[in-house]
Amino acid sequence: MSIVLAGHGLIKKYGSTTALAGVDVEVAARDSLAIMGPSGSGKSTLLHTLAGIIRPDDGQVLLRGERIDRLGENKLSALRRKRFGFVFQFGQLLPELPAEENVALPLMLEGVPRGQAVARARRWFAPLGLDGLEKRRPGQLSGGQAQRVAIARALVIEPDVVFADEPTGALDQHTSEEVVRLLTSVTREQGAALVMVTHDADVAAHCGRILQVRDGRISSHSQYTVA
Ligand SMILES: Nc1ncnc2c1ncn2[C@@H]1O[C@H](COP(=O)(O)OP(=O)(O)OP(=O)(O)O)[C@@H](O)[C@H]1O
Repeated sequence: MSIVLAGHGLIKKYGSTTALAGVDVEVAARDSLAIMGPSGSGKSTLLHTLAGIIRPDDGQVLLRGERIDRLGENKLSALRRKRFGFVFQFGQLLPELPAEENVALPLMLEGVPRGQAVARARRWFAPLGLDGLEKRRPGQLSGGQAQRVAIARALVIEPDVVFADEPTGALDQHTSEEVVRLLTSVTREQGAALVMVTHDADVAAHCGRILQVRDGRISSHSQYTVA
């Protein structure tokens, strides 16, 4: 099992609040990890620290064995654009762009010419059940369709890791189920690891493993067999 992403001894404090109190976590390629826990327990801080958005006060974050938490800001943001995909609670699609251009954006930011980027973006529509919606603007999509476009946008660069922060938080139960099923399966097929924060146990159950975080520490770590 090759570890893609690891956090060792992660500590993060905000004044007198300890958001992470020494967390160790490892994720392998094609592995999916759900981070659960009460409000304020440190879930988002952990996800953002692993994703190189927040720098830990102590500990290390390693991507394929290379330390990333001490990279300069330019290198770190380039690494995030090239190696990580992100899915947020509210898709955060650009409302004025058609779905296919929203998906193509991360490629264009990397300098891929627009025509090529859109052609590559379109390949993700069928696997995500979005055939025929390429030209729709986000306002013309349902919540579940918009999240599937956001998943395509996260995967288009063929990242090492997809980070998802409450990706189904704004969806009803049926749509959540559909979106998380696609998120976990398409991410695995692409060969990436998935790290997801969720409050929803049904959503977490689609992941290979579940971490419970409490007061900035891992309180339990379970292994699930994905159905
Ligand atoms: N930028 C910040 N400044 C000060 N305190 C912060 C900051 N970010 C987080 N915290 C604190 O750190 C702790 C962990 O916050 P975090 O957002 O990681 O929790 P969470 O488990 O994701 O919560 P929720 O489920 O409510 O989103 C909380 O006590 C929070 O108030």
